[in-house]
Amino acid sequence: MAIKFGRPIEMRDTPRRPTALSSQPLDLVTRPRRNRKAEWARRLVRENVLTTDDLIWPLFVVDGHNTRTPVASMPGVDRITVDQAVRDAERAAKLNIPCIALFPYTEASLRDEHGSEALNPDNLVCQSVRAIKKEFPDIGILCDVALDPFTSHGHDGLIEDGRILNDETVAVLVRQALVQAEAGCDIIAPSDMMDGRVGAIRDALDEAGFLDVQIMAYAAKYASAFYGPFRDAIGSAKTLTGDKRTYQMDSANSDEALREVELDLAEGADMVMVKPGMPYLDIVRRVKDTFAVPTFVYQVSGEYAMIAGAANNGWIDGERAMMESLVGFKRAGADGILTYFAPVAAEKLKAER
Ligand SMILES: NCc1[nH]cc(CCC(=O)O)c1CC(=O)O
Ligand SMILES: [Mg+2]
Repeated sequence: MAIKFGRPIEMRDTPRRPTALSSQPLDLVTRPRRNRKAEWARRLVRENVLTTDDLIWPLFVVDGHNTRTPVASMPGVDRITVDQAVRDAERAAKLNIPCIALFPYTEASLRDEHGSEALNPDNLVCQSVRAIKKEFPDIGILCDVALDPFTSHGHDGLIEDGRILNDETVAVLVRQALVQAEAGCDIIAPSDMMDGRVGAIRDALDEAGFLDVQIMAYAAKYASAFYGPFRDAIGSAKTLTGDKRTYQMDSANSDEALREVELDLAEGADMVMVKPGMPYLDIVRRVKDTFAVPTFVYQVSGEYAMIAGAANNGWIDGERAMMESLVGFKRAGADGILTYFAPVAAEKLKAER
C-alpha cells in the first residue's frame, strides 16, 4: 500500500456524496477547517475568552446636576454630572464590571498654569469618588494622575520656557495622588509619563498610610494621534499648545517600552498599562511575556471613535468589530482593558450567557 504524507493513498477513494462540484478529494492529513465546522466545535477549541472581569469603564464627569452631554467625537459617550456618575457606577456594578475610571472636564475658569484644581480635595474627581463609594463601596475606582485636565495649556506637567519640568511636576502629582487616595480612590493611575513618579507616589501613599491603594502605571504610553476625542471630552483639545512628544513615547519604539515597564515595576507599580491599544498589540505581548505581571491595555478614544463612527455610517458591523477588537487584546496577552465599550460589551456578554 503506497503511503503519502503518512496516509494510505487508497483512502483517497473513501466514498463521498456526489455533488455537482464533485472532484477527487485532496490528499490532506490535516484539515484545520474540521475544528471550525460548527459553533460548538469552535467554542471547544477557543483559546481566549473575554469576560466582564476584563473590563474597566472610563467615565467623563462635569459640573452640574442630572445632565448628560454627548461628546461629538465619541458617539455613545457622554460627559456626565456627579449624580449621573453614580448611576453609571450602579450600571457597572449590575453588569459585574469590576472597575470604573474617572476623568474630569474642568471649567475653563478653574484651569490655570499650574493645574491647581488637581489638588482641590473637592474637585470633580474627588466628589465623584465619594458619591460613588457611598452608594457602591464594592466597585473599584481608578483615578488618573496627570495635570492636563486642570492646566490652561493642556499639558500633563508644569511648563517653564516651553519645557515640561519633570521633578517639579512629580512633586505636584504626588499631592494629586494623595488627594485622590484621601477621597477613597482604589487605584492611582499616573498617566503623565514623568520619570520617577511611580516611586515618589508609592512612598507618599505608604507614608500617609495608604498601603493598600494600588498603582496602575501608564508605563508604556505613546505620543498618539488617537487621543484626539479624549481631549475633546475633557476640553483640553482647544487649549493644548504643541504636542506631548517630550514625555510620551515615540511610536516607533518597542525595546524602550520594556525599559519603561521595568522602571515602573521597580518603583512599585502593581500593574502596568500599554496605551493606545490596537496599534500597539505587539507591545502588550512583549510586556506580558517579559514581565509576567498584571498587564492592561487602553483602547483609547480615537480607537473607539473609529469603530463607533464607522458603525454609525453603516460601514462595519459595530458590535462584531467591538468584540473582535476586545478579544484581540486578550489574545495579545492583556489581563484587562480600559474601554469606552465596557457597558455595551458587558451587556452583550451577559445576554450570551
Ligand atoms: N494624561 C491624560 C490622559 N489620560 C488618558 C488619556 C487618553 C485616553 C483616551 O484617548 O481615551 C490622556 C490624554 C493624553 O495623554 O493626552
Ligand atoms: Mg516612565
